[in-house]
Amino acid sequence: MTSTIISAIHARQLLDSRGRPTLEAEVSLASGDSGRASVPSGASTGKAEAVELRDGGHAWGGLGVAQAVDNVRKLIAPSLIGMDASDQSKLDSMMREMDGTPNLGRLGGNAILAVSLAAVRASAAVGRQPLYRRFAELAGAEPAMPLPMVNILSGGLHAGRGMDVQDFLVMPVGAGSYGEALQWVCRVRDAAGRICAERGLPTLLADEGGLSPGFATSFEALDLMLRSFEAAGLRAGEDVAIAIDVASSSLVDEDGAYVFGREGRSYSSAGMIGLQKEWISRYPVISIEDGLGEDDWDNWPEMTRQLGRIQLVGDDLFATRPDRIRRGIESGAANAALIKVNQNGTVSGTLDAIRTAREAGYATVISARSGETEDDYLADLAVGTAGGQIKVGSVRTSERMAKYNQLLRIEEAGLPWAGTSAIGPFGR
Ligand SMILES: O=C(O)[C@@H](CO)OP(=O)(O)O
Ligand SMILES: [Mg+2]
Repeated sequence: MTSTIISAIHARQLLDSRGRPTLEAEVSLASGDSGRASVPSGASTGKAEAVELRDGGHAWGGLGVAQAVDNVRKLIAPSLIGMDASDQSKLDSMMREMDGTPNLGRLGGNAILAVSLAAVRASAAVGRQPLYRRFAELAGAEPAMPLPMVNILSGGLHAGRGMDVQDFLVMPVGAGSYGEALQWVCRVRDAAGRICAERGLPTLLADEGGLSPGFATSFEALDLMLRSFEAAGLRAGEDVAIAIDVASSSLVDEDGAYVFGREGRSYSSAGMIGLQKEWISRYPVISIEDGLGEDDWDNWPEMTRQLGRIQLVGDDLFATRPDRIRRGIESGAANAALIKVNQNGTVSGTLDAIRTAREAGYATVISARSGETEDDYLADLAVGTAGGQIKVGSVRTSERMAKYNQLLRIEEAGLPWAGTSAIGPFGR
């Protein structure tokens, strides 16, 4: 029997960084090797994402994943046992077919993804390959170290709506290596914490380990970012620049207005574009994610025309779905795609989304979720797909550090550094 034949699949419920249930799967092979992976979970989720199957009821406040675990054990495992784990696209399409719904709502995107990822690990193990090499093989890419985009200040659904905008992030664009980039980011994060403490602002951690100073306006947050760069001894716009995730789908009311509750005002789509124009003209902002909502297809092309000299990333807009990315490319919406494996539901589908974006010249940002586990596959995925950029959250909590530290280990292999070329021609 071929050594890569699947001999067993196991699943269990364990907990993510918010203390909520999530799913882990283990795929064992005839060779005796196995692979294990657990899946993350979002808070500011898009409507077009793969379905995260939750149990409802009383246990775990309705958030249990016992049904998804059962689906792996009783439905997915019997069908996949005997199949070749090295044929990733066959495994993934088999699970999609078994599910039979467009958003994987029957078996659960969480159940399917856990198995899909565990199969990649198992195949890497049998080939004695580092995981990033296996991802590179699947993606047909040359591995490269990604440029991190790191959360410093949090708002929105990650910080009890303490600020209207969800993330203010640092991009160490002038760094010469991943190691240097990470060091600069840590200095900025330290400086931001010190400045908050000095000003009597809260220094407790938000969901992704960022600070949530609770500013009423985005400009106060941007000022704090600049102060932190300076206090860290780094040059704004040259060494480090600012990225923003507006997560604006979570601000939209029933009439399509963007409600900034802390600021006490609403913006039309044109108003949102105007606000972002002001950010870009006054601060070294080089990337804005979800500057408009996931349903605002009519206004994304206009925003892209006006602001497309910087990176405009579609997260909820694209939901890591090749069909939605294609719609964006055809209509001129955004110039980069956020890539989250659990929005898509399978590894093959995620690679397809990356390929679709790249072929059209869209940049990609490989991203974690606000609910994560200590699993570090995301680091290998970003390197293996030469994803260019990686967004994992802040440098404070171990579920995030697991990824940053895995990248430090991988860096020892001497791979090329994506640096600013990852941001694309529209860059700075
Ligand atoms: O909006 C995002 O990009 C992500 C990660 O920061 O958040 P969530 O996982 O809550 O969707
Ligand atoms: Mg986002």
